[in-house]
Amino acid sequence: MSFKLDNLTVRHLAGGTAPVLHGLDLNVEQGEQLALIGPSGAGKTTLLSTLACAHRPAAGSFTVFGEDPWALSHAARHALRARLFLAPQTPPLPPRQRVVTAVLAARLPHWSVWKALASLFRPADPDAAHDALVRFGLGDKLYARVDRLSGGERQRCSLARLLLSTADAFLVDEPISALDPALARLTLATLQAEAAARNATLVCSLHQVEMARAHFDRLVGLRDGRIVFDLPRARVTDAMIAALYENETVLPHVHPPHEPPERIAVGACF
Ligand SMILES: Nc1ncnc2c1ncn2[C@@H]1O[C@H](COP(=O)(O)OP(=O)(O)OP(=O)(O)O)[C@@H](O)[C@H]1O
Repeated sequence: MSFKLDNLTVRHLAGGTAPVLHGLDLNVEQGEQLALIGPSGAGKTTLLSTLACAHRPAAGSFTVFGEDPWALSHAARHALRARLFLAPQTPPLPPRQRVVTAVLAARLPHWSVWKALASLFRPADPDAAHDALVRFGLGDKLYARVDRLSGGERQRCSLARLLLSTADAFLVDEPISALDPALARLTLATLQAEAAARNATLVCSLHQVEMARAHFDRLVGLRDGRIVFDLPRARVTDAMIAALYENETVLPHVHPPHEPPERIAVGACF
């Protein structure tokens, strides 16, 4: 079992704030692949970072690979986190770094300090970085600077790190949000093939519901911090999807009569 959540509640700030995730029950077996879907603000990112042991739950029980990460020593929790790869939607890549260095950073936990330092000047295994980039359609970017990549290229550069990691679970937040349809399919196919090849668990949040339905056997629908359904895709109906996203369309903003539109426009810039 990769993840087991029983009646889990998560808040963003300790103390008085309202829970972001309420009483979640979720079991994810090792090697399972599932898509997390739901409207903006539903709690998908919070759930992924909770699974990655980046958020300490406020209540309920939570185990990762059979262990409660928050009952472990700091060192043991650190070791457990090394088995989890969290790919955030906006990857925090050092801007002036070369792509090759950014991708090889996935190997840092396994290198001595000297090897890591030397790799900054002469990349230790550029072929491995290149192979990983090729699988995400970025083979020509090996020596590009990270801050000269497009948003979608940065996202895939971060995912290429995943291929060089030794993680047993991939927690991936909206990996295709900045990609065209062909690259989106390639990216999901690469993630899923890698997870299957090493029997890693894949939990992937997606805004593209049709992609989630096409690519994942299990769909978890989240809304207002609660699991609305957790079903094999064949049992997820259009009506369930419509209910999940109901009332989520953006309403046109109506200016209050006493406030001139110009003032609102200026404020909106900041
Ligand atoms: N750092 C934070 N501090 C306080 N509240 C937060 C923080 N991050 C997110 N939230 C709140 O938690 C709720 C869930 O946010 P989360 O980012 O997990 O949702 P999401 O489903 O991933 O949304 P999206 O699809 O827009 O990325 C939202 O109400 C959000 O405002």
